[in-house]
Amino acid sequence: MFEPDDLIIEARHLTKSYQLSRHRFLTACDDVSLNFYKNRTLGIVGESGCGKSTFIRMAVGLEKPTSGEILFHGKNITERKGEELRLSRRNIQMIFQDPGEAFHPRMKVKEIICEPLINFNLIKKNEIDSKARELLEMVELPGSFAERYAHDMSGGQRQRVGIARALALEPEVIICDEITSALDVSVQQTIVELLLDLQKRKQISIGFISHDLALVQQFAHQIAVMYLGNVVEILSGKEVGTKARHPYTQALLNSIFDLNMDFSKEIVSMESEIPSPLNIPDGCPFQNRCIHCMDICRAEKPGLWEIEPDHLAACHQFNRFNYREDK
Ligand SMILES: Nc1ncnc2c1ncn2[C@@H]1O[C@H](COP(=O)(O)OP(=O)(O)OP(=O)(O)O)[C@@H](O)[C@H]1O
Repeated sequence: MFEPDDLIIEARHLTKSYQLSRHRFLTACDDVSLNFYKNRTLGIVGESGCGKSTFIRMAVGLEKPTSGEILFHGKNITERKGEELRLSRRNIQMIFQDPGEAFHPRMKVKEIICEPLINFNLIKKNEIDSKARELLEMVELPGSFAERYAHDMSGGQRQRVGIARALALEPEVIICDEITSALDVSVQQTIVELLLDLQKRKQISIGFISHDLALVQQFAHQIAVMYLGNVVEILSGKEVGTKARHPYTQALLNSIFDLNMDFSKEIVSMESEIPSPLNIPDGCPFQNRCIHCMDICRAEKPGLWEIEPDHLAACHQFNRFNYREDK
């Protein structure tokens, strides 16, 4: 399902530590390796503060990693800057929670949508109207919305404008950072359907960051679950409901009620608070909330073990399986 030829971005062992004071460091992202493939969706889920945005900011070049590297079509672009960074950004576009906040209130929708093309000198003034209409129709909005202002539109319509703007440069990858969190459930579904349709037509790679595992598991080809800066499980979106093994993923699933879930499995819940990222314990980061915690969990941090093909989990319960050095 994930062909090496379709690999677009390879993020290898990305770590980001922020120095807060002379002796205090906060590790927002710890040795995270994830890939983005053509025509595939990678969902990144986890609670607020687990490092999802930090990882993405590094992967798209908005932030330098403390260590690790990023390959784009096999080329190391970790140290890109200046014109090289600008050009690589053309291929990776981001959409945020409320793009309306980022839109200039005095700009018409057509100017908002075509701004990236203007910035890259890819459009003439007299082409703006027709290009804006074409892009609006692509995201299933009437072409006449080109003359509107973003504040005259609903949240779902503004999000469609955000998608049209992100697609204007025909990027290979789009990153959606909590883009449905502020929308009603019914509108969320229509935005997801639009994205999936655009993916099918344009073969784009989608990175979908969300705290909502119930939503992401419906369409992501692969899901990475993050906890306190670490990826604790990677598996196919389709199989999350039946095959998730990490106690944290299981606890997240516990809050989802879905007819496809396997209810014969033990239900796990999280009793204690998430530790401060400034005070991550030695050993497994999930130990103080885990009902299966063993002595080894307090002493050694588990690696991401492959527990079956295309399914990895960072949990000592599974360390009898082969440990993959490269993950
Ligand atoms: N520039 C920064 N300086 C210091 N700490 C930071 C900085 N950016 C992020 N952090 C910290 O890094 C951790 C991870 O933050 P991040 O925003 O990546 O998490 P997240 O999973 O995206 O959360 P959310 O869903 O709330 O955005 C948090 O503890 C956050 O406070």
